Amino acid sequence: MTASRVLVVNSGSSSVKYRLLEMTDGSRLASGIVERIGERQSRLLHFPAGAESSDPASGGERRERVEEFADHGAALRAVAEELAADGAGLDDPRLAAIGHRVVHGGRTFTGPVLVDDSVLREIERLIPLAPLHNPANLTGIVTARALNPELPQVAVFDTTFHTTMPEYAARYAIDTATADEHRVRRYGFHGTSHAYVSRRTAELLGRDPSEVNVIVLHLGNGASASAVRAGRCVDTSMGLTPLEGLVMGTRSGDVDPAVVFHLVRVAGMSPDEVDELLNKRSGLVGLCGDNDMREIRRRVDEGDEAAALAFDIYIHRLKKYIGAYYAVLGTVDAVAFTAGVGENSAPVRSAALEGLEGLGLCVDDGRNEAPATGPSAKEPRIVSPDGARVAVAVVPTDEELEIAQQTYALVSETDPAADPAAGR
Ligand SMILES: Nc1ncnc2c1ncn2[C@@H]1O[C@H](COP(=O)(O)OP(=O)(O)O)[C@@H](O)[C@H]1O
Ligand SMILES: CC(=O)OP(=O)(O)O
Ligand SMILES: [Mg+2]
Repeated sequence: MTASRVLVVNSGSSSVKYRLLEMTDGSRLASGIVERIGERQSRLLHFPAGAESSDPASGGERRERVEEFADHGAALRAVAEELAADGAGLDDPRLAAIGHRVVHGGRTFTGPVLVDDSVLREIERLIPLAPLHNPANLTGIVTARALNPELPQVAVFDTTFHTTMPEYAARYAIDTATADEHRVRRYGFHGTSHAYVSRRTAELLGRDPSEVNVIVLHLGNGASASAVRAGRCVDTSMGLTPLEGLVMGTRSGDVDPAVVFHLVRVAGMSPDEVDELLNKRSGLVGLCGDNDMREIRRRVDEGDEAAALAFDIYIHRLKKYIGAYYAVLGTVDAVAFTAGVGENSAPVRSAALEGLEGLGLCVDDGRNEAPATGPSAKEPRIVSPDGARVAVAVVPTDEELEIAQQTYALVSETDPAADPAAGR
């Protein structure tokens, strides 16, 4: 039997998202999420084939478990049990591999890799650069390996797509010896999303990725922008860690680094407290108490001043990055909005491009505001007017599909039993 299925595991700091895919047609066989890992009441939500994971109302067949999952290992073992209950456990011969999202791959990993002991050691060595993410990613891989030692495990890194950045974009202007000794440079994240969305945008324009320049705006809870020239990343807004750049749900994005010294020296905060402030109590939530863009827009519409200022700061930062990457690229074929906010918030898209007509950038209000519902909501679409100099696009991201495709391509190369044509 040909093994043509891939399980994708995306371990976040306190959650695990997963999806089982059939690579011959890219279909979803199961998916789910384990949330609040490490808390008393963790929750596992499992959606077998047919139950639509993105729509809670259609959860007829979904299964829920509320119990304590002490760590990512316990969570993944519970996921394996749910999959086994569907007749598709980790020992299923139809399973070709597990693809794991790993947030930080440093400069070591310029593509997906088959996990062995040396890969695990390297992911561990990179923990100081991604203390919230890499430990969870590592536990996920180690647990999956223990559950089925024969099954290939593939690591797909958030940083890979950005390894093509030129040195002048990747380096900070600080003492070279210090930077080199401590690996201080800009790595960039959300790479699988930027890769997927820039490619899909080229397809939407009916052109080859090598022919187009795209600014990708990944606006989820974490948010980042990237400048993609001819299919290769030339700049991105996240840096050493996922803190730099845009205003995010709970992260500040760019601040003067002296803010940190000030808070340590004058406010008496410890480095860990400042870290927590900038990563978890800043961004939209720090400015107005909410990090969900739907709630913020509702408050803006009711005349709430704190929400209006938070929205304006978010948009101002976004606009600055659009301008910067326009200048970096010189010629721009498309601006692509993606992730939770980018795909769903028409006010964010129109405000971010307001006043940029001189750069050939604007939205068509009717197209921008047309609600995307049903299966077509996941289809990329153009929201700029016909004949616009730069296309503005809404391109739903699919990090899980991208990870699955990279995983399957890699194991197909190494395992002649798998069909290399499938899933592409
Ligand atoms: N209909 C919507 N309108 C505006 N914003 C939305 C909508 N749906 C989701 N969002 C925003 O998307 C965010 C989540 O984005 P997502 O890409 O799923 O984030 P992540 O993967 O980083 O958790 C929410 O916090 C919310 O701000
Ligand atoms: C790297 C990163 O910021 O990821 P997320 O948006 O999933 O938090
Ligand atoms: Mg995300």
